[in-house]
Amino acid sequence: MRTAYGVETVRAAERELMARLPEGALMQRAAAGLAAACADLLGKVYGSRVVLLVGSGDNGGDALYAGARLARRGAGVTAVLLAPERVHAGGLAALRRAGGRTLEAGSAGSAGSAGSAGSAGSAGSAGSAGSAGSAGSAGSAGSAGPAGSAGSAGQPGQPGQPEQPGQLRQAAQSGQAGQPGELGKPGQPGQPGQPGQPGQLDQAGQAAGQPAPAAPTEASTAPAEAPAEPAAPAEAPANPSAPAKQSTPAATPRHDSAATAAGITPTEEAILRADLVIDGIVGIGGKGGLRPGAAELAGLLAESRVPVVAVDLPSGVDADSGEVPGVAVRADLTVTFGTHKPGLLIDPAREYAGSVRLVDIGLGVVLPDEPELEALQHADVARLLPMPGAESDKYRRGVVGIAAGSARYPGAAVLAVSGALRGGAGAVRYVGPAGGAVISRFPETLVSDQGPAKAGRVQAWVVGPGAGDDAGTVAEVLEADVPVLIDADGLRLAERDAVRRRDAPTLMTPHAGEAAALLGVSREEVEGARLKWARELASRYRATVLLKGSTTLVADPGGTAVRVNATGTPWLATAGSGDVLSGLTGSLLAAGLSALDAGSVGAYLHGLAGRFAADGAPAGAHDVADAIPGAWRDVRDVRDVRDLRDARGVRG
Ligand SMILES: NC(=O)C1=CN([C@@H]2O[C@H](COP(=O)(O)OP(=O)(O)OC[C@H]3O[C@@H](n4cnc5c(N)ncnc54)[C@H](O)[C@@H]3O)[C@@H](O)[C@H]2O)[C@@H](O)CC1
Ligand SMILES: Nc1ncnc2c1ncn2[C@@H]1O[C@H](COP(=O)(O)OP(=O)(O)O)[C@@H](O)[C@H]1O
Ligand SMILES: [K+]
Repeated sequence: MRTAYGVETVRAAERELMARLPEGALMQRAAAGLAAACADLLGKVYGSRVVLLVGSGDNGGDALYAGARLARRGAGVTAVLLAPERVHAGGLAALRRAGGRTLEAGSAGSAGSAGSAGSAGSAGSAGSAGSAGSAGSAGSAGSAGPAGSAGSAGQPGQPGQPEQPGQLRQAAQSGQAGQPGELGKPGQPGQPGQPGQPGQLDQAGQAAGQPAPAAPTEASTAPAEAPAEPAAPAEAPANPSAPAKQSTPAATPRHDSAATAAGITPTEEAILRADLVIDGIVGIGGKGGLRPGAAELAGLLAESRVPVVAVDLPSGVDADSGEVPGVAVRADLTVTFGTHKPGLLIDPAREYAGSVRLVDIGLGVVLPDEPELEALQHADVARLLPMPGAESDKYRRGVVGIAAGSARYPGAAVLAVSGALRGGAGAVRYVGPAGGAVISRFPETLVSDQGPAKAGRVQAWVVGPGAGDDAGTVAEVLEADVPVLIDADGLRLAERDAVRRRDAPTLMTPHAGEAAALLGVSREEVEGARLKWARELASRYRATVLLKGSTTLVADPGGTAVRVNATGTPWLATAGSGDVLSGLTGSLLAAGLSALDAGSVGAYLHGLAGRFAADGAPAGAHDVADAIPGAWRDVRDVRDVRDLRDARGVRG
């Protein structure tokens, strides 16, 4: 089981753990894991160019200590400080000791000033561009994209601001072309790490897109600082013509003249030339959307397409809910500490996180048993799958009733039955007007021409797919004293009080649009805050809710841990695939799983089946149903291996 804990829980656990450890130990563990992940991504640390975006909290501290480790291994590390006066002092000192440079990004509050993003230590003054030697061209400060975009927030219509996203990158490249000798690392001319060489970006991007490797062992065992390696000849000596107000003498970007000649600021140039950017702007301390200074850096990153590793969380996403309240950093890889945070597993934030790598900082021993969010994995699902035993017969395995379809939508009935036949129940009973279509496709179905109450005993009902306006059938099913799954039209037709007063479990399976209609909010609101609305719907209807979509969540009404499904694929966004899911999940209910387990196991198998069916090409809902047995076998294979290992006494 993969688990995620919210910010308050994480903070309490961290406090408890920190009290048992030497000061700073947790941050060193975090930084060691972060540096190791970055090194993996870079492939070759020595000679690489790394930029740290450093906010005012401990998230920035992690970035600085990790940067120090990378600098010791020979990377040229530049820290862009968003709030120099509040930067993590220990981290900054460590970076400087390791030979790292700093630039000031200007305070967040001064984002509107022309030079803030590229102030290069000149306190964000409008004159910074000029002070960096840009021939006094005020326009040049604004002509660089993100600096301009920061400026554009405060100074709309400022002349010289770029309209073309590619302009900034082009400018950096032209600067590079002008002074090729300066740009390559000493001793590494033409190294494929130079910006603008697609190979490098692709390579790093691919690495980030691969499944995250296991957490590095050094995450918990690394010494406070990595053993000093000979510091790289990170960058050329300070540019003598650079402004005196650099935060450190060594911090003077040696590309100033090239950069400013190209009309971009040192911060922009550093980012555009980086092999990797580490986002330490804000972590679990983030509140609301990114503030302007930070937002403009996020915009710059998006434009630069440089690989980004987020520290703990992509800055700007909500750790607890997965909401993205404004601009946020889009990362290729997120290195998170101690535990996943709910936002890393729920869209829209999940999409901003890229691959997620969990670094063990020893938090597990102090985290409570019950997480806020949990995701089943193969072994968990394998344990929950209903398997027939020697004494099983079709009735003992459970009979699922499908009350679905209409003259207008007979296909929904067929698809729901196709899912139900693959869900583990011993028999599928069908009631509704599409019996002919169902029986011709699935002759094993027990078709009844009576209503649900007279159709014969079932252990669970599915009601609603393609049901049209048949409110009577929905009401009849809700009277049954067995678990009921309500989907599609059934959700609209079900009386809320009739659902609330049921004693047997109820599982509702809306997509965002259906949930929005039930909640009286917009679809966008539901998609922007899935966790909140899934919980809210569960509470209002006193039912378990499976909210479908790019992230599928299953929430019980009691406020216990919500399940998030990790197997889905956008290929499932095809007409009728929800009908397959409801049949499959209803069958699991009939086989005896709780509503929470049936919903999360159903979503898991359905997602896996969707992947198998599509395999990179469009698939129809019936293909998804056909792929369900393959998904079962895939899940079971893991259990078979475990059983074998258990039988042999193999541990781990
Ligand atoms: N507490 C611990 O034991 C550990 C914490 N660690 C790191 O510490 C982080 C939390 O550190 P902090 O509590 O200092 O908080 P953060 O560093 O996440 O953020 C706090 C700072 O960000 C600013 N900020 C808040 N919202 C912002 C926004 N929307 N836009 C721009 N700036 C914003 C605040 O003014 C504050 O200065 C974790 O995410 C993790 O990276 C790790 O070092 C592991 C150990
Ligand atoms: N972008 C997406 N990524 C992953 N899964 C998706 C996405 N969009 C839809 N799905 C899944 O596809 C299925 C569609 O169900 P539903 O919306 O009820 O469609 P229908 O009513 O046509 O059957 C659900 O299981 C849902 O979770
Ligand atoms: K971050």
